[in-house]
Amino acid sequence: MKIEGFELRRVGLPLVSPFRTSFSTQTARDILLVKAVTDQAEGWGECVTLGDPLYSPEYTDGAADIMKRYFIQAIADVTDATGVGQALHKFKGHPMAKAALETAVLDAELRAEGRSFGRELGSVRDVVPCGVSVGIMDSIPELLDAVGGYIDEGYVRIKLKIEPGWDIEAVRAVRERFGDDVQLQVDANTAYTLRDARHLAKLDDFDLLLIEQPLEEEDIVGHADLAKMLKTPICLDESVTSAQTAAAAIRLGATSVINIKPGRVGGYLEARRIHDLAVAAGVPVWCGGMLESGIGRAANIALASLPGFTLPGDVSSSSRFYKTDITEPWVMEDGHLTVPTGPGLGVAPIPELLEEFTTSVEWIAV
Ligand SMILES: CC(=O)N[C@@H](Cc1ccc2ccccc2c1)C(=O)O
Ligand SMILES: [Mg+2]
Repeated sequence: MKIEGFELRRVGLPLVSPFRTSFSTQTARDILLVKAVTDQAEGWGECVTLGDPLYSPEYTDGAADIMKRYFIQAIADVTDATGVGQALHKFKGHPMAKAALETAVLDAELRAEGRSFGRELGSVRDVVPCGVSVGIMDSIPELLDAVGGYIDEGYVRIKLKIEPGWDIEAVRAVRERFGDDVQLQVDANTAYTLRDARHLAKLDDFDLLLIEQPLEEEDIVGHADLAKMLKTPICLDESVTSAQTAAAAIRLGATSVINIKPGRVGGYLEARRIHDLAVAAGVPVWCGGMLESGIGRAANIALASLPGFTLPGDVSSSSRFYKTDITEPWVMEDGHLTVPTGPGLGVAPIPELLEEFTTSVEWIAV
């Protein structure tokens, strides 16, 4: 397979409702889509950076810049996805930009060979259970309405965003309203410090599946200390940027569950390596979400069907975040989404919708 060039496309999708976390409130998603054009097929990748470096150090304009300035020329002569990882390894950081390029090349490679993402990654399931991430709200009644709606839709796991001032009361209200059987977890997006340990220990009363990333990304040792003070399992997200940091966090007792996000770790091949080492260590994993369009969502659903993904992921219907998706919408059925089986990602953008939401297109020939 010979790469002819990459199309970098910005797509603006409004969110159906504001999504508030401890680090920002988002009302729209500015997506960088990458299309790899090769002599045998075209492939798609979605860069999951936010517009601003608030979740992680990367941001969308920076990702587009480093692709144009360094990465695309560095992978001009690669012939498959593993070649992308090797060619980009010398560049420090920027996992989300690297992941988007690797995914686009992998999609082209698999479409050319007629193999699906699921088959390539090691899928063992035809459907995956859907969890949903619920933002911080202006009031408890508003939160309970939102959670009730998602439970009625059939989501099998509820995740509540928390921050200091919006944590114990919110969780207690959901438990009191919806009972003890709802699978419930929280995500702090690094909003606490070890000084909050006694406060966070109050969450142990609510039988949560996990508490996600309570402390700052760099504080692996702090998470290991905190794990000794809480009953609730700690799950890392922002801290796990590679298989190496995943192995270190497990070894140090900093995490007993891992949220795997392919963009955050540099791609789906690294995501599979983390899955494999977590399974070997007896650590359950689940697939995180970055409000992907139907393109990134397709790849995440395939990843979530690997055997070690034993907890429901942030793998929701397209309608959780978007009124209109740029692919056929992903629609949950009986709390599950069907793993795509077509070549590559198994989906492609719908041209008319892609045009409607495109804000810029650039062609970079190699
Ligand atoms: C589904 C979920 O909670 N995702 C991330 C946080 C997050 C929050 C807000 C976002 C806004 C735009 C793009 C990505 C975003 C990711 C998380 O697990 O920590
Ligand atoms: Mg998270």
